[in-house]
Amino acid sequence: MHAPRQGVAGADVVSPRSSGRTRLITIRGLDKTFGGSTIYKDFSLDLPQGRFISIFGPNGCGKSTLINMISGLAPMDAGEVLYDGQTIQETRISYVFQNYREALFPWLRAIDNIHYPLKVMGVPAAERRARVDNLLAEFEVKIDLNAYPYTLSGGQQQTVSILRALVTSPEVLFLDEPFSALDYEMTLFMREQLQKIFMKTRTTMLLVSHDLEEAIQLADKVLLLTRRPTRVAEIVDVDLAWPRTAAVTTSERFTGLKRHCLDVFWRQVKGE
Ligand SMILES: Nc1ncnc2c1ncn2[C@@H]1O[C@H](COP(=O)(O)OP(=O)(O)OP(=O)(O)O)[C@@H](O)[C@H]1O
Repeated sequence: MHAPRQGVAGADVVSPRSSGRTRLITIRGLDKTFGGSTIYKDFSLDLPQGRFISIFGPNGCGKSTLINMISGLAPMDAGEVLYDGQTIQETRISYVFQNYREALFPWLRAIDNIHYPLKVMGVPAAERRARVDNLLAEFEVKIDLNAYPYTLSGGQQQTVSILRALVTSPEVLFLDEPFSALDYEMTLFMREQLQKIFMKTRTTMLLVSHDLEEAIQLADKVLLLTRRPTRVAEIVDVDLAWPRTAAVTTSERFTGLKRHCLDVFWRQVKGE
């Protein structure tokens, strides 16, 4: 039996795909405690697949912990996460970390970093080359991929990390503040790149962001979390056209969405 549903607003806002079947990530009865402090208690939620979902909430509410648990990086104390009914082990996922400097292998050239996951999966060299070539052609990468990561700029390194994450054609891509260590110009550029990737692949994206504008700009839905013990405060539908250009992010609708999310956020921070 599943744990009682709580904060399952996502369940009624997802729209069925053309197959007639809604693809979902289902999180049920999730518990997590760190050293006596409860982060999640009986947390349940449905998230639609094939959508871009941003996660935003008060500091320390457990945004990273949530994606770490549902991606299988961190253990949960209790609960179940299924991807269209499949376990995480049966699902192809990838993860992009904030600290690209620590995430890329410094002894491997950029191109070998991108090949690496396929190598681990045992994909034969010729097929590996073909898959990487296709990926690079698709995204018109303009980086010297024969360079070692430390010779590349921060944005270039994070682009390599994202390409490495995409090379396995993941069904779900987790991104934990992927651009927060980049300068503003590079951040804007990377948001554009990520949108292009999403529009092309429609991979389910789960992004943790500290930046509300970014969270809204990139998302179909913004998952707003409460203070601890953490629940869903609200799931906000971002009904803006793709791509989210400067015209879109300066529109009245965008400002209205931002104001609404901020209201919910401040109510949580102030404990109202
Ligand atoms: N491995 C761990 N051991 C002990 N406590 C932890 C661990 N990981 C996270 N925590 C604590 O759990 C809480 C939630 O952490 P988490 O990083 O998930 O929050 P967050 O919402 O992503 O935080 P931030 O807004 O600061 O990025 C924090 O109080 C954090 O200190």
